[in-house]
Amino acid sequence: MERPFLKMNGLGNDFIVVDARRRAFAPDPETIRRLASRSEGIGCDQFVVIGASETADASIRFWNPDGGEAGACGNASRCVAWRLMEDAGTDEVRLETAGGVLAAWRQGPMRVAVDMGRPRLSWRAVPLSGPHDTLAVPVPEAAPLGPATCLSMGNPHAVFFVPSLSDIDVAGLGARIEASPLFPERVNVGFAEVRSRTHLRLRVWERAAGLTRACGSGACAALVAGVRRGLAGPAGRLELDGGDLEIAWGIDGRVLMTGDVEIEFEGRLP
Ligand SMILES: N[C@@H](CCC[C@H](N)C(=O)O)C(=O)O
Repeated sequence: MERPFLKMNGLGNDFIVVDARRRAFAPDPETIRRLASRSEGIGCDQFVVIGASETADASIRFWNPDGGEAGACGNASRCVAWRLMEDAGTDEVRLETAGGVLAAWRQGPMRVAVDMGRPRLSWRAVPLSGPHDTLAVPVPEAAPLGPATCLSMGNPHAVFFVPSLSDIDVAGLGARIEASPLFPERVNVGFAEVRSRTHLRLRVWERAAGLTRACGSGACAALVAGVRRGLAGPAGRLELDGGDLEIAWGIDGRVLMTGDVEIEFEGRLP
């Protein structure tokens, strides 16, 4: 039986979304690689499956285009939340993810906020290959950039603060840093230019997906890193290639992300 899917994106970070709440679907890595391929398949940054949940309104799982599973995906969480709220006619929804249950709510007709939970700041949580103060981690593959601030948003991030993004070879450096032995599970790499304490310009090389137009968990990681480094206030605008996300790191330690979502088209998996 053919499987319907929805193609969605958050600021151009795009997803194939399959609703498997009523009919289970466990795609194998080869199927994901084929469908996610932009030359041979439908093409996407992440493949997303919505499932039934006993603890929340639905569960979600995310896979990268190489077929590997990711623990978090901020933009896909917002897209799925929008779809579920439309279906149920509600303004809020709870999503079970590998990292815990996330609440999401409507902020406009095509605008959704999600509570991404608390960042984890220990070197074991990122994870790094050995003990480091995650505030300033020397990364041999990027020595001229100075140390990275590393953290987990349910997935691993390394954030570099740079004077000017136009001087940065995001793809070249990103690919080398992603593969550094310092990161045993590889890493998502953010390059952030501080425009003001409430405005960061950010480009992200995503683990197993490459350069994307936006990365929601990367935007959360960049704001958290900026606050920890004394470069940013606790709330701000993260300007990505595909548009803006509003990120706030609350006094309860939780990170909220707000931004637009878009539907591209519907189809059936080949
Ligand atoms: N697009 C994402 C992050 C997707 C997962 C990432 N590539 C990883 O492997 O951790 C987002 O919006 O957060």
